[in-house]
Amino acid sequence: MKNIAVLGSTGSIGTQTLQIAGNDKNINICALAAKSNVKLLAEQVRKFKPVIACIADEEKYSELARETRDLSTKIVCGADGMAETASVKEADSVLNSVVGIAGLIPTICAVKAKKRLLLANKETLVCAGEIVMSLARGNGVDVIPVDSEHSAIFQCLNGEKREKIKKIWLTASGGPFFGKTRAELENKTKEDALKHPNWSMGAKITIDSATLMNKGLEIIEACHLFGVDIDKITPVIHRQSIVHSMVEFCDGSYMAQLGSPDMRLPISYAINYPERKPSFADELDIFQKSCLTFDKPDYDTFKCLNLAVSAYKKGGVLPAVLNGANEAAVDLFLQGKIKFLDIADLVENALEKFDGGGKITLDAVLDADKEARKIVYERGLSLC
Ligand SMILES: NC(=O)C1=CN([C@@H]2O[C@H](COP(=O)(O)OP(=O)(O)OC[C@H]3O[C@@H](n4cnc5c(N)ncnc54)[C@H](OP(=O)(O)O)[C@@H]3O)[C@@H](O)[C@H]2O)C=CC1
Ligand SMILES: CC(=O)[C@@H](O)[C@H](O)COP(=O)(O)O
Ligand SMILES: [Mn+2]
Repeated sequence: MKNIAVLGSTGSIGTQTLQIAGNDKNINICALAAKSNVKLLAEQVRKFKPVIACIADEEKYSELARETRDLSTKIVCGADGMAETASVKEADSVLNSVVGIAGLIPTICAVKAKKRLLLANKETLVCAGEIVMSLARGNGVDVIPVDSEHSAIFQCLNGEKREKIKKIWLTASGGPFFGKTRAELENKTKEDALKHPNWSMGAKITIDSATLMNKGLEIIEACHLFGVDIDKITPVIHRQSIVHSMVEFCDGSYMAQLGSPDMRLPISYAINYPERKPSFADELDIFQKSCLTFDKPDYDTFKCLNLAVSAYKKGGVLPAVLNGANEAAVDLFLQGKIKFLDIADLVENALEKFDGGGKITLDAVLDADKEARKIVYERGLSLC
């Protein structure tokens, strides 16, 4: 039996995880957590009967408690509740699919409690990759990626030696605005940006795909997960999202993992690793995919890519600043308060206010995140 805690259970990854769990008698969902979607969380509690469920928004606690009062699930809330849920003794694994830096402390709690970490929340590694990975090593915890590209790389590296990697080719769909000029992006709306060509995902990551910040975050995520130098990671636009990433080795071999663009595949792989089981993902019909294309990204138009690489190279709290500024800018864009191109400009402006280098502590990361958001909200609101 696999005993899994799902954090972010009401989101895109969380609901797909529960779909897999609902079809597998050998998976026991022992904990659930969400931010404020009481209706769906209550339904999930009723169906999966976890020992604990957390609603992060404290104001929603009594509503969730009322909705589930006939059940034996312990209902908790707030930051302490998230910590308790992430470290619940019944869980062997924690699947973290919270969006944003809100996933960081729950990740740390899960690792300290020695849970196997099934990680979708890439922002955890972007902001505090060194802290989290060294804590995982110290606690003997495996970190299994859920992000599709990183799951692909993880599968390609199975049994291989890190020092034999020549290059990691990180595939990117290019998002809804592939091939567009800056002038054409000027008036793109949130509705335009939310139309991802291949994947159905939460709003924040979908906007990140449109700006290519998602690929910037994923480059940093890959550095931490695989201990590879950033100069060995090259993003490549692959419009079909069938090749989920490739590893090129020193002998000239390329290993790639292919599949339909369906997150149930990497989620199932992470849950069942090192086994493989049917994932209920859409089947890939290779005869329907006669053409797989690979293009260079347009770094001038989509400047978030270089902002992310430069923040990582300068180090210290800069990746946390990049992430916090981006979360705030995406929030403003989704509220209709700034334009699409303002997202990258606001992130760039916030990064200019901080120095890189220095020792990374959790407090420094959290402070930098807070400060970066403040800068972006102040400047962003002055634009509207
Ligand atoms: N969706 C995808 O296909 C992929 C996603 N990822 C990564 O996975 C993560 C989740 O993405 P996705 O599922 O799309 O996001 P969604 O927005 O669909 O879901 C986010 C989940 O996190 C919960 N949440 C948000 N804020 C908090 C908080 N402060 N405390 C506790 N829970 C919180 C939400 O609860 P509520 O519903 O109550 O707001 C919801 O359950 C992101 O880091 C993303 O980058 C990676 C690869 C693919
Ligand atoms: C499904 C997944 O892993 C996402 O991170 C996806 O890759 C986003 O698409 P882009 O390649 O457009 O960023
Ligand atoms: Mn991805």
